[in-house]
Amino acid sequence: METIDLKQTSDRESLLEERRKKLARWKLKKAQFDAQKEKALRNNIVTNSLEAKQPVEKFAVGQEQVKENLRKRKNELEKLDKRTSIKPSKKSKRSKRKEKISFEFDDNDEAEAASVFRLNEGFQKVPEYDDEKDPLDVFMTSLKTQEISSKTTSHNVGNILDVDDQMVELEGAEDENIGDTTDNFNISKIAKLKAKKRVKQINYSPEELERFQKNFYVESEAVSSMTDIEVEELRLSLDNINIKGTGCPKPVTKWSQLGLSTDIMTLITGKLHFDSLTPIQSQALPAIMSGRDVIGISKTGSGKTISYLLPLLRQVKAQRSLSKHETGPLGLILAPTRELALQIHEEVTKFTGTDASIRSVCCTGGSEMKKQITDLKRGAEIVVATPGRFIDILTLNDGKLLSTKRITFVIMDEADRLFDLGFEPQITQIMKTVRPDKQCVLFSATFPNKLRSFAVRVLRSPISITINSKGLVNENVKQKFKICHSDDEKFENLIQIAHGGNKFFDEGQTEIDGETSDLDETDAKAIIFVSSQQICDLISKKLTNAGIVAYAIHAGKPYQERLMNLEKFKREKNSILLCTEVLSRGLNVPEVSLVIIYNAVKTFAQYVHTTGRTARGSRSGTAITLLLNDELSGAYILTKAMRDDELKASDPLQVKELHEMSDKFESGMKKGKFRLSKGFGGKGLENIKSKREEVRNKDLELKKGNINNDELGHKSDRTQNEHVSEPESSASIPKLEYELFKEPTTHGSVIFYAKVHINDLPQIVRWEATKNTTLLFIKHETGCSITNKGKFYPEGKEPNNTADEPKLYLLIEGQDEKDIQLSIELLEQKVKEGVIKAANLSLKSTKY
Ligand SMILES: Nc1ncnc2c1ncn2[C@@H]1O[C@H](COP(=O)(O)OP(=O)(O)OP(=O)(O)O)[C@@H](O)[C@H]1O
Repeated sequence: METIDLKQTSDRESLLEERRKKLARWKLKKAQFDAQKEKALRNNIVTNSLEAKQPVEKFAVGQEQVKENLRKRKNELEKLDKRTSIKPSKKSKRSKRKEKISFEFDDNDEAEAASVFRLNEGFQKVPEYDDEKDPLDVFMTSLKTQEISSKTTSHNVGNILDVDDQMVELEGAEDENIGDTTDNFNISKIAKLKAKKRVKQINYSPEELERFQKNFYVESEAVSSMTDIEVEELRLSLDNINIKGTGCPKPVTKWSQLGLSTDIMTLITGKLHFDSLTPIQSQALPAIMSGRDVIGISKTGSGKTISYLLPLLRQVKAQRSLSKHETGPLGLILAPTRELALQIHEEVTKFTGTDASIRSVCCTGGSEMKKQITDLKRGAEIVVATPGRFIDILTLNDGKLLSTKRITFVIMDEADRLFDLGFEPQITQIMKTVRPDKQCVLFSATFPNKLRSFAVRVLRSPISITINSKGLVNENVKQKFKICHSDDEKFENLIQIAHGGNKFFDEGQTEIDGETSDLDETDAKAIIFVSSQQICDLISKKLTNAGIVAYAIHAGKPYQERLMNLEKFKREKNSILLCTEVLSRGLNVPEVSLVIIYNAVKTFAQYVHTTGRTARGSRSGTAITLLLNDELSGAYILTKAMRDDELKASDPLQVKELHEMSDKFESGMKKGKFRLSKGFGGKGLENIKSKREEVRNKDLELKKGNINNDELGHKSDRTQNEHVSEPESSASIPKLEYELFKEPTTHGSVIFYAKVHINDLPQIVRWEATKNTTLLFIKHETGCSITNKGKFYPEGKEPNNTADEPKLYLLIEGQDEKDIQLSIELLEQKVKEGVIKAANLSLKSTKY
């Protein structure tokens, strides 16, 4: 006889009771979830309705969709309810189908789908039942987890839904097509295709590829005539444009230099009143217009859209028109959010205007697909899309609606966001189906590693253009300025700073402009930069008279004196060095915590170089510019280089005046009245590069030795070799051969001159030696005149007789033998710098 185990019965009862409670709890949760879902769904469906429909109609459609979806879900829930009360031994057909759908999303849309899924969680995702676990528990846990995750990631969900709410659009699309018997789309087929979400691969054989033109850029004469140094300087002035990759065209400064159509020109300058190009436009437009793949890194709102839009329109216009059987597109712009996609689409239509040959369609999630399909069927030269929706459309009707076959231009706007939001798989898929020789452009505000590796895979020998407006000066240098209205006022300020400096140096601090800044407690040195030898001598005297000791060095002083002064400056604590900018190049005295720029710099390169004498390694420092109110270019450079917080911390009246001066210079530049000095380039520009390196890798800085003879403009073979880095050593730089002459003049004085033989030097050395910038620099530094003489004879050729022009040489003339010697020294130095720079450039060009 079977005995009843009372304990077992009561256990079962309590278990059942527990289950009943759980079921009640779950039902409550489900009801809440259902209500939330219904609300979300209503919002989405209402927003997703066709813009073209009247509001009442929209609402009616939305309501119908809500009801239909709710009916479906109710059925599903009833089934689920049943399943929760009996332990299912195997999955039902329905659950299988739903699981398939969820898998499909995971397969194709990864992060995006994962987040989108949350909207429908509880309905779509049927948990796996484990024999050991209570299915209700499993489901509750999954619901809880989903709820938690949807709470914790609500921000993301919001973003993603905003981005490309695929779940809604999937349902919407299916519903939209119900009853559309005339349409080819059959719901089950669409669902199947969407389930697979595989874009049809196209095999492009090189022979079959239709040729298309990418390069539309013809450099204008004004742009061609810019020297490398001018280009470098221009890039610095255009918010510090940094280029990587080879063969980047020079930046342009005028719309007229781009060969745009009259219509576009009228729109840009006449209607939109875009008087000048933004920095990214200046550099990206010629680069993209010449057919190159480009990575453009620039902050938001910097005018990136036009940078790719104008070249895109140009390319599309030159293409064979879409045939009757082709829907396009020719150009594809991918954007992460529907708002951005719409904005871009508006911009496209602004530029295409009434031109019927370029039609643009915007395809994003969250808007009715039917309208997009109808528009696409008519043919679209340009499609602006979010990646998810674009894949949806590509997979429709067996890929017959839209094909990637004729796409020759792909743009990814806000690429960092596209990747942040998990669109990489979709983009990769899209890119795989586009012809391999397409032009591809990627714009972004940042360039994370993920994007970098994608770019490496997809782009073909790209040019990267980075606009780094405030990264010109080492971030550890605090920049200040003082506008003075006379030379006397300026000198007074210098005295104040120097006195204050000396006083505060003793206390480990210095006071500038009434503000106290930290300085090295043990030693805090200062450098005063002046623009010429004469000013250096004059200020030196005036400082001595004012009781301030400043060790002066400039190229005109005898070598021994320079060396001695520099040694004293290094040895003595809280000392001051007074020097010309040129002589301080390469100067590495870590204790320098204050730089005073007494004569406003003329170039960005000079500014970066002079400010770079402080804040060595990981130290910080201050750079103060004393600016006369007519030194407009100096003001322009300062406004570009100073960071916002530095300007904010300055006297508002002074800032106002600085901006006025800068604006005056800028408008003068536009009118051709002013231009930034060509600068002396060479080392200064190399220094910018090393500065950038310095920020990236300060360790390198530590490896550098302290000042040596080379810094004094005196070169011995030993010191030169010590400075030779890898690329430098690969550049062979022969010594310059020269003859020195001394001749009496008719006035009884003596003239010195030298002939420097350059004809037989390697071409690069000859170029460097005869460059205008080199000659101007030497003239400026030494007061000697220097001119190109003779003519070039190729190897093996010589002048036949004395009547023939002599071989190419440089004639240096001066009042003093010392000046001539110095000129030759500086010439050698410039040649060396130029050759090293060229070697570095060619080395870099093979690196990208
Ligand atoms: N050269 C120009 N001069 C004046 N305004 C311009 C110029 N180029 C573009 N703009 C305007 O500046 C604004 C920002 O441009 P745009 O949207 O192209 O920037 P963006 O870098 O793409 O920004 P985001 O990344 O936020 O989309 C727009 O209103 C645009 O019309």
